[in-house]
Formats: sequence, structure tokens, C-alpha cells
Amino acid sequence: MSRLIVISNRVSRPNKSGNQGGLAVALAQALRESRGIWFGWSGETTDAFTGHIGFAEDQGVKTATIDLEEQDVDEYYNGYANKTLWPLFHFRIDLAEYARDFEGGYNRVNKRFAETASPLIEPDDVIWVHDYHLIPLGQMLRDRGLKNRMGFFLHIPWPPTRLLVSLPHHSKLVSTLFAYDVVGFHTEEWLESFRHYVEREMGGTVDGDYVTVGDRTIQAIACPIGINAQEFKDAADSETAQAMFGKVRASLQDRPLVVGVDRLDYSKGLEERFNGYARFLKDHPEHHRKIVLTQIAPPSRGDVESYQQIRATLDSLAGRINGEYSDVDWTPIRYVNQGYPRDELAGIYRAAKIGLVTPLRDGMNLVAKEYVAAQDPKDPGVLILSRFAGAAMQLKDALLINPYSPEEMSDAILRALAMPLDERQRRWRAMMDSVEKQDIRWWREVFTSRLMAVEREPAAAETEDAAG
Ligand SMILES: O=P(O)(O)OC[C@H]1O[C@H](O[C@H]2O[C@H](CO)[C@@H](O)[C@H](O)[C@H]2O)[C@H](O)[C@@H](O)[C@@H]1O
Ligand SMILES: O=c1ccn([C@@H]2O[C@H](COP(=O)(O)OP(=O)(O)O)[C@@H](O)[C@H]2O)c(=O)[nH]1
Repeated sequence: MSRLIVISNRVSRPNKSGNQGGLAVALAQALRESRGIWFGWSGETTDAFTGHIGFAEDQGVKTATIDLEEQDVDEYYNGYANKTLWPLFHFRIDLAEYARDFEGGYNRVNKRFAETASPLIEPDDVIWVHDYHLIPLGQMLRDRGLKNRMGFFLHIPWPPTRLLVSLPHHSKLVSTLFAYDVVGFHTEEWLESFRHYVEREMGGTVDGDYVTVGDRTIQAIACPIGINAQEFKDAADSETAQAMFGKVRASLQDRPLVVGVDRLDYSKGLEERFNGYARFLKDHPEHHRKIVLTQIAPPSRGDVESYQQIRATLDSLAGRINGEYSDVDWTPIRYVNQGYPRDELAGIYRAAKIGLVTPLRDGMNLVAKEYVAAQDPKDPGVLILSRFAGAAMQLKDALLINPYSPEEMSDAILRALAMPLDERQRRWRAMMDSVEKQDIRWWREVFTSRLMAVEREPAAAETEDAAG
């Protein structure tokens, strides 16, 4: 059986911290079941790049990591990845910064990844590269002679062509995707935008899953990531979760809880969420003192200015709303800038009558699925979900809303609070079926089985061996 080599920007060891991004959580689970290696950046910086690889094995996940120079982190991670591609791919060209240094740093770090990872790769290995940090890596590995089956998965949206063309050298970047054999997106919408770009900007053709530019044909598929539903259900029943559930419920004094859990990111629609909740408080004085919104928002990408700005905006907005509506024994918003481990989160999700997930754009949004998985089947809460999250394509029985409309959000909160048990159960069951069926294992198997089925060109050494 072929080994799986996963390559992503961040390599996060299981349980190292309770504050992990969705990709990190998903890949740890997927890799544990394979004998592969997870290669990426250690998260550490070094004075001069050495190419030294640190190997480790934690809970069945083998990792190989490299340190980067500070300039690399500035130009590649903070710069091109998070000041250029992230805002652009989340439809925020107003926030996107286009700088040659960023592009140069991005290519330099991708080259560093290619140089250090390639000696670890054997001809029969299957390589799976993840996310917008590493788009050109596949091409760089091919340039080094690798003939392996190679896949790429984009965890964030693919933007409409009319936005993507604002990126300098956009077609150069997109053309590198044709070095892979299979390219995956979370939803049909992102896939459709990719195909549109290829046809309009690159003169490519589309035939079902096959997309051709020049002499290269790749498979481009929609394959939504899931969660480990069973593990999450178990987490919600664990002692830790129950203790957290009890602590949260006791603090609420019978008030229903609305919960939000997000990295502190402008794409998550936190400002709009606070405004929608404030609208609810304004429109429904009868609910004053009878509801609490707890927003868990661990800070993220704090070296990037737009993230510092959203943090400042939310600090003042939460303060303003609380100042306006609080009473001596009631605070309408509990705004928490710290992360929680997943089993504690499961208890918090279960304690909440409403899960409020309102991104303005989101590749998938695993929190929405985790909220569903953590509910008590006998008395499930209601998920209010932005129609602009990838998860909305599957969780159609959530209360789907437009996060830009405070009225819609306010109406949905009112409706969720009053929703009868049988409707809550019916909606939850339909969502849970989807979360259980298209779980993390399903996602990995759909993608890797496509990749495994690709006919591999033998490496030069293998052809020579065969010739005897
Ligand atoms: O590594 P960070 O810069 O701290 O960011 C954390 C992760 O954020 C993004 O997550 C995306 O992937 C999720 C799983 O597929 C998806 O549900 C979510 O909608 C996306 O935003 C990013 O794409 C990851 O690379 C980061 O690790
Ligand atoms: O305090 C926290 C906040 C978030 N998460 C996890 O971080 C992930 C967030 O993934 P999502 O797809 O929702 O968004 P992303 O941050 O990847 O854009 C989910 O698995 C959450 O359980 C966590 O473990 N602790």
C-alpha cells in the first residue's frame, strides 16, 4: 500500500493546544489512520534557513517539520498567504495587498518546502498538498523530477474570475495547479468558479471532472471536508464536556445560550453577528435579561493589520452593546478571546440552545458541523448558519441566513428560541445524517481514492530498473 505524504503550511501535533484550526484538526485524524508523514512548517523561526528537518511521532502521527526565517514568515505566511490570497479568496479585494516582496517570499518558501521534502518522498508515495499557502509546490516538486501521484486541496473559497484577475500574475499562479493530478474544493460553487477561470482566462476546456489546459489534464472535484462525528459525539458525553456543560449552564441561571466559536477573523462575520444580536435586543425588549451570547474568538494572525483592526472593532462593539443593554446581574455578550480544547468545546456547544455561525465567506466551517454533532438528540439546539459558508451546501436544515442582514439574523434568533421540540429534532436528525455520512473519513477516502486511481508515470530510476 502506498504511503500518504501530507504537506501543509502548519503541522500541529495532536492535543498540543486546544486552539487548532480546522485543517489541523482534520488532518491529524486522517493521518493517524495511515502510515504516512505530515510535512510542514514548525511554526518556529531561525536566523538562517538550514533545511534541517525535525522528526517526531505523536499519537500515531509522524511529522517532519522545518523552521523558517523571520523574513520568510513575514513575506510568505503574513504576507502573500494572509495579506494577499486570504482576503482575495474571501472576496475582500479591499483588504488584499499586492506586493512583489510577498510574491517573492511565497515562491522562495514553496521552493524551500520542495527542496527539503523531496528527499523524503519515495516513488510510490502519494502526495497530498493542502491549501493556499502551497499552490505552486506541486509544480516545484515536478521540476525536481517527481512523478508521484499528486493531489491538492483548497480549504478556502475559490473567488469569482472578475476578482481573481486583480491578482498580479494570476494565471502564472493558477497554471501551477496543473502540475497536480487531482484538485479538490469544498463545494460545487468554488469548483464552478475555478472552471470558469480556466475557460475564460486560460483557454482551457472542461469535460465533466476533467479540466484541460494545453497538454495537461487534471481532475477537479468538489469534496466537502467533514468531522469525526463519532469522536465528537463521544467528546460531548465525556466527563470534561459534562463538567463544562454544568459550569456554563450554572452561570446562565436558566437563560438560553447562543454560542459562536471562531478564530478572530474578518471572514467569520463577527461584527455582523454582534450587530444582528444587537438588533434582536433592540427589537425584542421582552428578551432582555433572558438570553446570553457567548462568543469564543481566539486571536488569529495577530501580525496582520486587518486582524488587529477587526479585534479592536469587536472589542469596542461588544463593549458598546454590553454598555447599552447590561444590567447589574446580566451581561448580554460574553466575549472570550481564548481557545478551548475540543472536549470542553463539545460541552459548550451542547449547553447552547442556538449555534450562531455567520461567516461572510468560508471554505467549509467545521464549527457548524461540530455544533450539530455535539447536540443531545433528545433536546437538540438550533443551528443558525450563513448561506455563504461551504457547510450550508450540506446543512440545509439549519436556519440559513444572510449574515449581512441584521434583521434576518434577529428573526432567526427569535424563531430558534421558539422552535418546538419536534421541529428541532427533525432538523437536527437531517443535519446529523449528513454530518455522519460525509464525515472526515469519507472526505479523505473520496479524495485519495481519486488520486490512487490516477495512472502513475514511472520515475526514471524505475524505468531503468525495468529495462534491466
Ligand atoms: O493556520 P492558521 O493561519 O491559524 O489558520 C487556521 C486554518 O484556517 C483555515 O481553515 C480552512 O480550512 C477549514 C478545514 O477545511 C475550513 O473548514 C475553513 O472554512 C477554512 O477557513 C485555513 O484554510 C487553514 O489552512 C488554516 O490551518
Ligand atoms: O477555542 C477553539 C476554537 C476553535 N477550535 C477548533 O478550530 C476549528 C475551526 O475550524 P473551522 O473550519 O470552523 O474554521 P477555520 O478556523 O479553520 O477557518 C474547529 O475544529 C474548532 O473546534 C478549537 O479547537 N478551539
